[in-house]
Amino acid sequence: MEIKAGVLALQGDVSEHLDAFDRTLDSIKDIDGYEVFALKRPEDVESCQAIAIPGGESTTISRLIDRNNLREPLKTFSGGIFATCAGMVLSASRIVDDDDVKPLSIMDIEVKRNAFGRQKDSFESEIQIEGLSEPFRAVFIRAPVAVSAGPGVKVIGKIDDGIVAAMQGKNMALAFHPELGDDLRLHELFIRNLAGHLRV
Ligand SMILES: NC(=O)CC[C@H](N)C(=O)O
Repeated sequence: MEIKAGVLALQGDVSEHLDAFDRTLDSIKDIDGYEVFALKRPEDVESCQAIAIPGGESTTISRLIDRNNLREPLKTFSGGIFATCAGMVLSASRIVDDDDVKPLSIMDIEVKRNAFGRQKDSFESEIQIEGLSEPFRAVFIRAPVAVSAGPGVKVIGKIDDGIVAAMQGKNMALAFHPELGDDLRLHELFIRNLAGHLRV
């Protein structure tokens, strides 16, 4: 199987995502070939199997999605979306504390944008993730949480009552930044889950 992965390259930590996908796909031996590229054009969306929506500023990314005519292609994308932090905000079906960001309704989750408040702007936490045998050291930067999830969503990680990691079909949404650092187990989980869907 060949995987083409695009990183939505409008704003945010695009290069870190390109690098993390590159390293992940390189390390999975049962993938025959792969390509990772910076995605900006609507016509490139359906050429991918996977698309990362990076962390950054969700208000800005939301605006740039419209300016680049990417809203419809992303909403109807048939592959898997890997959404982190601002990407998780954009992947939601509803944002509870902000009207400026127009979410894409890729995941059946309701998201609170800046859920941890000013005094906890950035922090790291060891999180137990369903599907990983050891805890994941997660970096949170002005992070969102999902406050509710529909029945089709598998919640795989929480902090207190807040959902910080979830999967739905081929998609994965994470409130933190797995692309920073060397631990690529969540990227691998995303790709293996996607490959499972693509094989059937
Ligand atoms: N690190 C991030 O991606 C922060 C996301 C930011 N709180 C937003 O909603 O845009």
